[in-house]
Amino acid sequence: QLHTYDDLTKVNPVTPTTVLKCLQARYSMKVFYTHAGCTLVALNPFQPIPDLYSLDVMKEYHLAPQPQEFKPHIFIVAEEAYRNVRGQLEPVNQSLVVSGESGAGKTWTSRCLMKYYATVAASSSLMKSQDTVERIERRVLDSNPLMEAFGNTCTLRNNNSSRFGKYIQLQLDRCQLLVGASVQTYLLEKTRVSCQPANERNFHIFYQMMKGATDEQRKEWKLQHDQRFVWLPNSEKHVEEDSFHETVKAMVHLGIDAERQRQVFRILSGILQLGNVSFSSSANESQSCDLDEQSEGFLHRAAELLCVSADELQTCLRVRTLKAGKQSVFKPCSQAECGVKRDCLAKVIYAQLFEWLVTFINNSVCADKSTWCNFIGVLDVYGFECFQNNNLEQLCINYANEKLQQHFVAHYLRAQQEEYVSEGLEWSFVKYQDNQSCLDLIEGSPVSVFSLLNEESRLNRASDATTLRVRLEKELRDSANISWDRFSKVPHFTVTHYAGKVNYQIEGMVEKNKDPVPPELISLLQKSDNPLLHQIFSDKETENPNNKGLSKVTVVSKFKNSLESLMKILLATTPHYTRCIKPNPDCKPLTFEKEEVIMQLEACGIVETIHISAAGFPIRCRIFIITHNWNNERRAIMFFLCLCMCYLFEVDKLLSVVLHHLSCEDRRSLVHCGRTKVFLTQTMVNLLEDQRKKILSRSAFSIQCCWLRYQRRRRLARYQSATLIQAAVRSWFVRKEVQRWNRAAAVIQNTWKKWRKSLAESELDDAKDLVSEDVPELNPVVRERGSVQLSTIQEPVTVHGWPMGLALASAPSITVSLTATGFQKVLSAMASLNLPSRRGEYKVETNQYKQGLASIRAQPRGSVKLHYKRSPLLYADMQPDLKSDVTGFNEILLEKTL
Ligand SMILES: Nc1ncnc2c1ncn2[C@@H]1O[C@H](COP(=O)(O)OP(=O)(O)OP(=O)(O)O)[C@@H](O)[C@H]1O
Repeated sequence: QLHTYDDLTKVNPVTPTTVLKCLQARYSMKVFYTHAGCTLVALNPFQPIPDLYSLDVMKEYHLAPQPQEFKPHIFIVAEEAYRNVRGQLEPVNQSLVVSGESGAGKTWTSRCLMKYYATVAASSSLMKSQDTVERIERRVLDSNPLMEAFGNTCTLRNNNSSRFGKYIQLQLDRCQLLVGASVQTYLLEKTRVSCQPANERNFHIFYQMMKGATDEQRKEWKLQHDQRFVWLPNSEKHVEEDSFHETVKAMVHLGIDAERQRQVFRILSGILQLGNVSFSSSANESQSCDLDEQSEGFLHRAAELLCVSADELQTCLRVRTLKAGKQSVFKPCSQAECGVKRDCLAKVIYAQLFEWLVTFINNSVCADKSTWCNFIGVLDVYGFECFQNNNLEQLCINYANEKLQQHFVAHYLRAQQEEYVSEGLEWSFVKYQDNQSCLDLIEGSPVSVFSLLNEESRLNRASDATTLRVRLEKELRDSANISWDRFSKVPHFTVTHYAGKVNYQIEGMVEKNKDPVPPELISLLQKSDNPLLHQIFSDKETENPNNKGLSKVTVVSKFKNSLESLMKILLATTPHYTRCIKPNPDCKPLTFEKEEVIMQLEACGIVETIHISAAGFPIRCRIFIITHNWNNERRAIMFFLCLCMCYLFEVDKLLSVVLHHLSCEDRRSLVHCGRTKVFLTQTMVNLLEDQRKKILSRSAFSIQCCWLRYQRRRRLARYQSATLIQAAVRSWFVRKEVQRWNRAAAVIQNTWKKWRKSLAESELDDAKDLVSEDVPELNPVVRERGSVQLSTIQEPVTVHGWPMGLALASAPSITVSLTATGFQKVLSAMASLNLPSRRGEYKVETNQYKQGLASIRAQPRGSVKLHYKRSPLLYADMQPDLKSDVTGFNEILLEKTL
């Protein structure tokens, strides 16, 4: 049965093994998504799954009154975020954090999310000109293939591996329609341009050009058919992403004109030619190295394509310019130095070209600030990395993951625990692995790995691995997160990350951190006649070689700064987490390798996440208060809870289960009463869920039974109890799918009919509006039409909120056009419930009707304020959010938070 658990918090006990088993069982049943408390786990099927992401499925999730009740899917996350924006709940802006190791499916997931919003948040053709609308959505989507062509590559782990991190903000206007986007990228792995790991490739774009260009283009870019390029290894390998046509199409859509494209491809071709330039060793140090025999042609072609002087290019690569006071001194480079300068030139050109491309995309898709008001951000970052050899890149990547993990834990726990405190719950705080000490080690002040690395980088001498290692050992010895293998000959340090230990080699780290670009290279590029090259280097400082050209800010400082801005954004948004898991290392379809998965589960701390989720209260029913003295009415509340449960799980037997729990001191911890909410622990929910399953088959539902028992216990007015039942229904409704409504409605009606007999005539009048008999008729209408015009519903149906709630809940979109009398009835029904003597004193002002927004104020001598302000789609939460501050009553409110 393990595969039926669509939330890992239901697995008992929660251990890596049980979680693994559950995921495996689901994977074998081709179920790829599973909730893990507040996180979604996505297993990569490594093969297209028909109809998993189709337009129909998107619509289904988008239109569902309760998408959470559907099978776990990435669209649930997408929809939840979207509804949060619609509901304008603070923080309104959303962030979808997608993480996982290379090949786990982050880019795929991000693409799915973007497609989802481009579909569901597309402006309707009626509202705006079709043309503009289509263009913006398409442009946003087209930014993907373009960025992937330049920033993705084929690695051993993934044929389409992103070598940069990105945060895409999808901008939504007042009506939650997609009007633009902006992209922020992080740490492109530019070393790949000049140095590709064994059996891996360069960035896709180079292969696309080689394979997809026309003869004419090849001629212009000086790419001969039979030409082999050193920087294009494994070009015989075919990958799906080698589609030049797609890239050019995306360029056109994004507004890169033919001339600009020409400039871009000439630059890229120039880089390739540069890669074939090599140097011979010089006879003595005072002489510069010569070009290898075959290199002349390549150098000339490179110069021609980059539109710089071939002589100057050669000099720049072979001679170093040093500044001695005001004088410039020229020093010949060694063979190795020449190679380093060539690589450096290629890297800086490519990195700047990528930056230009991102800026261009932003200019093309970013909406004017005045047109958008909220955003949904999609963060696709590199997952935790641990290779045989780990360098500065891995340190940065793992540091980013530490930051995200900290944010995840802090956000999730803080949000939960703060709520428990404010509700006055006795709550023993959940302990979690705090990775602050690791972050202090990496980025802390005054002394940390980064600070020492920066200090070393600023010294004007060649980097020395041993010196750095000694400094690290001496100055960071007190940190528990760093260690050294004293027997290792290679200078390194080991960091204990939350996801495991990683050895970082120190050799080359300082140099990578400096990332120096000799100023003469920048000057050369500034003189280029290629307008694009000239433009992207025109604002770079080079005048003073002591400025060190582009390298003033070290790599780690730059990365730390950009990460800090990202964290600020994340902190100011409502986050949603998706953990992508790669089920096998070879990207084989539908193959689940336990060892591979368990490592990832541990690395992303999923078991801990489940523990946190399970220890908290997954269900909080905010209930409305019906008495003046809430504290003394706890038992009433408890009973209300029982009623909720009855409705929730459709069986009266549950009532006794719940009561049993409540009466038993040691089990009381399963249900907690807060100030305004009732909290159920996961255990409680599981238990009820079990019970429900067990007795569902013989569910002789009998609300009367509850009613009678209740009457015996409490002598509350009947209509108050009826309200309780309604609230219970609402609560149930929050939890359960609309389809089951009919059944509950029927039960209520039967109950009502029976009660009616026993009610006095006057009471009947008062209570009549409380239970609508029209509901079953209404329901098919709602379901059939998909939306409902409230004004078309007969008055009694709109009375007192809950049938109206039904309509809203069932309808994916709705036009709220209540008549004043409709609200008058709502109000008077409420008044009749709680303040019978004041009935009729209420005046209703219906001053504002908009789609999804109605604000109605009732002011009986200034004492009542009733807001109905809720976007219908947010009604997924089933919150009619009827607030009242009626004198003498704390609050009348029904809300469900999951
Ligand atoms: N939901 C899915 N359905 C079908 N195939 C998928 C799915 N998710 C991922 N894949 C396949 O797995 C491959 C790797 O996914 P993706 O490129 O998204 O990984 P990634 O986590 O972004 O990796 P990297 O960090 O290297 O960029 C995709 O090219 C695709 O073929």
